[in-house]
Amino acid sequence: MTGTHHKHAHDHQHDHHDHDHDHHHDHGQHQHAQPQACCGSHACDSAATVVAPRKLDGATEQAVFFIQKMDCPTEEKLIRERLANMKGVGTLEFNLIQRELRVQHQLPSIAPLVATLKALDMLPAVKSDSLDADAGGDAPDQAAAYRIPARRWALLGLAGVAALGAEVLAWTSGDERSLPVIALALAAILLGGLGTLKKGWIALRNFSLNMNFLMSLAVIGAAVIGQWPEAAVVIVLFTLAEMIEALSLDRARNAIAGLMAMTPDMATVRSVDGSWNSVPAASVAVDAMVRVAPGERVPLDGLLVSGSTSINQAPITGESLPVAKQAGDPVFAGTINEQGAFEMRVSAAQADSTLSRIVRSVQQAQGQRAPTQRFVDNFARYYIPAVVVMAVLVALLPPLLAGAPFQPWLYKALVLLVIACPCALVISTPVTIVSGLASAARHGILIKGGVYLEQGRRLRALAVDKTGTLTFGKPRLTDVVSLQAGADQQALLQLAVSLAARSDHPVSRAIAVQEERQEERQEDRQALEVQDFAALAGRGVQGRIDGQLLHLGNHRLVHELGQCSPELEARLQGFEKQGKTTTLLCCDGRPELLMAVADTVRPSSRQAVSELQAMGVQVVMLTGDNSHTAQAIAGQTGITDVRGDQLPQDKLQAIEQLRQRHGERSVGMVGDGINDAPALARADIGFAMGAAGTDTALETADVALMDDDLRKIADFIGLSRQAHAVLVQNISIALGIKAVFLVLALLGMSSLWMAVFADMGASLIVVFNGLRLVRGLRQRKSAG
Ligand SMILES: Nc1ncnc2c1ncn2[C@@H]1O[C@H](COP(=O)(O)OP(=O)(O)OP(=O)(O)O)[C@@H](O)[C@H]1O
Ligand SMILES: [Cu+]
Repeated sequence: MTGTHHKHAHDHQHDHHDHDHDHHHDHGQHQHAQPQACCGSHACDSAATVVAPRKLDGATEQAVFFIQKMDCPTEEKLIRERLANMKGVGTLEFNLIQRELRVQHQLPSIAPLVATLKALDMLPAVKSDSLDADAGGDAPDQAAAYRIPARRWALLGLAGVAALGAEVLAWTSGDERSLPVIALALAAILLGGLGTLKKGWIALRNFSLNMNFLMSLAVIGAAVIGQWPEAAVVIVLFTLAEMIEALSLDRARNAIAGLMAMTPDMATVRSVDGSWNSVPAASVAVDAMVRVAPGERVPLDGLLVSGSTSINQAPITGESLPVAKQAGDPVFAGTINEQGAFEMRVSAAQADSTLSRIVRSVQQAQGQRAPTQRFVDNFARYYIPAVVVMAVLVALLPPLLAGAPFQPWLYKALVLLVIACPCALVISTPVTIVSGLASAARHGILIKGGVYLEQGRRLRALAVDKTGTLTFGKPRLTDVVSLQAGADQQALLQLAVSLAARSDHPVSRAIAVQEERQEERQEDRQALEVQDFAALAGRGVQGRIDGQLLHLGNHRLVHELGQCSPELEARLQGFEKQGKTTTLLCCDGRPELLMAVADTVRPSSRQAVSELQAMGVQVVMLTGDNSHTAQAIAGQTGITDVRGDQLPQDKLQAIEQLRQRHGERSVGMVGDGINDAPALARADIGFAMGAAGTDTALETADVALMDDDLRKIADFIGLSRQAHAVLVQNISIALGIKAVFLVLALLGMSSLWMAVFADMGASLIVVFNGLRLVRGLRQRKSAG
């Protein structure tokens, strides 16, 4: 079957049902059923290389450490090298920005892990240990732990003064090796650089070429050849650079933590005796009753029970337009209650609230390495040794082969060592990715990994389904027509309603619900008992009432039952051309009743489609609804590529076709519903909408939009493009500066401190460039 665009030919040849599909589930349960199996699809090519060394068979324990000193890839490398070789240690997950290390292991206790980390001078604090439920007590208050103690700043200040003094003294006296100069320089090195020297020594002992080692070598080398003031300035600048870098990483971390800071600490809870008490939100149990006053933030997720209000849900959806809430509506922790007071029933503990899950998800996402990060890490692996070898050659060859003077070339070699330091390069990528992820999360776009942030820009085609995505997904019954003369329309409608009431499909709901409202005929409106009920995927439902077999469904169903006719088709088309979905009730081998339901197109859909098209993304509508209706709705949204009558496997094929046409990694899909699940899984990026209310969407989609605004996909692609641009800029800046100084060094035109300065400058530039992404998205003015 190639013709996915199902055009209804009059020979009534529906080729779809040749396929043997066994959908026994009620097709109407609109669930997000994307397969969980992670590595089946595109999602995981990243994770495998990240984590690492070895997969352990059988059950593993998990320990999480907070390692205050681990804020640079250098430390990560050191730890990885040591732990990966330990027996019984499995995957290691590093999160530099949170300074967290997660270890899967099969050790009897975590003592050896702690000992190894301590030997590396890493001072681990145990955050959690699956072997010991009580562990975690010694984890420090993190905010405080990230802060750089004032003492360090003071020491660095003193070191700076001493270094400057040495420089000035050497300059004025013209003697770089006088005792006072050496004394001052030594003081500067000890005050400012002891940490670096210590780390360098540890690296040396572990045979790890890292930048602490390189810097230590450069400083010691400079001292050895008598360049004392220079050695002092270099180490002070380097330490300063590290501290500033740590500060800027804080900014990235705060972008995530800031998301969480929006939930109030206290909640007003009703106690057993009926009085209201203020208690810590973290201690409130599910099902507790909580009261929220006007102007307050909602403390927990829950269902509104009494009162009504309007709530600014921007913290979740990024959309600051107030949303009206009544009894039965969900409310979310962290959102702002603008008007009325209300009472709510708590539906999730604080740690499980939607906002908490968003934050957790962002934190997890940034722990996974994006493609660029992997490229950079690989690059760094070869870059450092290469430059070090070059430095050795530069130090040795000219003096040995050409009899050049020893000292200038040794000096050049030291400059090369400084240049070998890849920190700017390595740090720039995670900062950029985290900033992008955090910015997206703030605007109600939850990206499940740096991979997607990087790949969004490649999307060339976006498949969307109709119901609930382009439309509100709440169709209403508009027309009821008896097809046989003299039939009792009300009796037939009652049969239809009884069948429809058994299904969750939006079309069935429209038929069932509409009828409930006609209260004047309430007496005989009771739903009749249905036996042998079955849902027919992509078609409708069937069941027995009073022993009579009834079918309720679309044209395809009537057709397959062999009960269609040209006159009927003409009537159906009349409604379909208006964008209405037609449903027929068939009894005794005849269609008896025609019902048309109409759904409303979301106002934002049209703008979303045109924004996407302007970005060069082809928008394709894939719907299970019939082609005429699909065409009519597409017309209202500006979509030109429409495919109706799509069964699940047709949607899947359509995605495959698009991937063939546009290439790998180029096809996204938005959808919900079981009929979308296979296609969603096949798409390179699967989007879910309206994720705030549903658990599964949050978990299974690659990118979850917290509300129903399709324009967020255009925002996402825009952000991805921006992130890519920043990544490329950063890598170019970092490598460019290195290249320039490499040449300058060889020409003898760069001094040590210039090289360090350049390195520091490069780090700062790339970090701040990356942080720009925190403001990558602008707020939408209105839902449109
Ligand atoms: N339970 C049902 N009750 C009534 N009609 C149904 C039912 N299930 C399917 N149909 C009919 O089959 C058509 C296709 O259904 P399907 O669930 O595949 O697509 P959909 O979810 O309605 O559309 P979309 O793909 O745009 O989300 C519907 O438009 C409807 O006419
Ligand atoms: Cu037909």
